[in-house]
Amino acid sequence: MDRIRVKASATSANLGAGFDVLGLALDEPYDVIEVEPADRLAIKVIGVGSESIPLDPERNTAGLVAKEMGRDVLITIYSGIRPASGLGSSAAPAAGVAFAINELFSLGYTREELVPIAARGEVAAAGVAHADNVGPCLLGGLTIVCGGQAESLEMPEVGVVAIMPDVKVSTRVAREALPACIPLREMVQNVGKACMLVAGAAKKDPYLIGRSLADSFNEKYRSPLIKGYEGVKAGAMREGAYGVAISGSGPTMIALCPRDRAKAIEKAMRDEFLSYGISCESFVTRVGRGVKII
Ligand SMILES: Nc1ncnc2c1ncn2[C@@H]1O[C@H](COP(=O)(O)OP(=O)(O)O)[C@@H](O)[C@H]1O
Ligand SMILES: N[C@@H](CCOP(=O)(O)O)C(=O)O
Repeated sequence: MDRIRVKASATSANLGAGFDVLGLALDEPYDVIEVEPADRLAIKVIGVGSESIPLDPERNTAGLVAKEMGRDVLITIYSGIRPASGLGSSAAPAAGVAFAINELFSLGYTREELVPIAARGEVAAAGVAHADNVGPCLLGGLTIVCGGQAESLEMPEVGVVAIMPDVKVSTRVAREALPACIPLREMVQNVGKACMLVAGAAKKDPYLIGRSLADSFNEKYRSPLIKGYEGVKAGAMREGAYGVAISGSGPTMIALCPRDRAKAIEKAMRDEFLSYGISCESFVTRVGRGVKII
C-alpha cells in the first residue's frame, strides 16, 4: 500500500460532567486524511478553516502524531470540521493520521492503543494531551478515557443535533475559563452525572443519558461564553430533546433526541440563537462508528 485515505469524523467531548473523560463519536462532519510515505514530514491542508490550521508539523496535531510514530509522510488534510467549534477539529487529523500510519506501515496497534498516541497530538491545539476527542474518533460510539486506557460503549439509536453559533471559542481559551479546583460536593455531583450517563448507555436508556447531560461544571463555567445558551437549551427541551450539552469546549451545543424530533429541535435551537442576533450553522447527524479507510 503506497497511500491511504481515511474518514475521521467530528466528536463531541465531555458530554456534560465527563470532562476530559467522556466523548461521543459523530458521523459527520468529517475530515478526509490522506497519508503517503515521503522523504520528509510535510502537511497540506485544504478546506474548512484551512487558513487557521498550521502547516508546521510541530504546531499541527497530525504532524505531532507522525513525529511520535517516527514516520516521514506527506499528510493531506481535507478539512470538513470547522476549527475552534467544539467538534474535535484538532482531534480528527490526529486520530486519522495515527490510524493511517498504523495501517500504512503495518505497525499492529489496536485502536485502543492508538488513543494515547493520538492524544499527544492535541498538545499542538489545546496545550494538553486530552484524549476525549481522539478516543471517540478512533473507537466510535460513546468512549471513556482514563490514564491512557480507552473503552467504547454502543449508544442507543438517537438523533444528534449540533448547533454551531457564529462565534469562535478555542479550546485553549475555554480551558482557562475553568477553575483549577472545584468543591468536593461539586466533584461528587459531576462523578455521579458521568456514571449515570454511562449507565444510560449500558442500559440503552436515552432518557437517562439525556438527564445526565444537565447541570455539569462544564456547563456552569462555560455556558457564560455562549450568549443565549439557556434559551437555546430550553427551546430544544420544549421540542422533545432527551438532553442538551456544550459540545467539547464549545461554542457548539448538541442535543440528543428521538430521530423524528431532530429537525424540529434544530429549528427551535437556531431560532433561539437568532432571537439573540446570533446566526448559526447546524446539522442533524447520528452517533459515529469511528475512523475508517475509504
Ligand atoms: N490538524 C489540525 N486541525 C485543526 N486545528 C488544528 C490542527 N492542528 C492545530 N490546530 C489548531 O487548533 C485549533 C482548533 O483547536 P480547538 O480550539 O481545540 O478546536 P476544536 O474545538 O474544534 O477541537 C485551530 O484553530 C488550529 O489553530
Ligand atoms: N475536554 C476538552 C474537550 C475539548 O473538545 P473540543 O472539541 O472543543 O476540542 C475540553 O473541554 O477542554
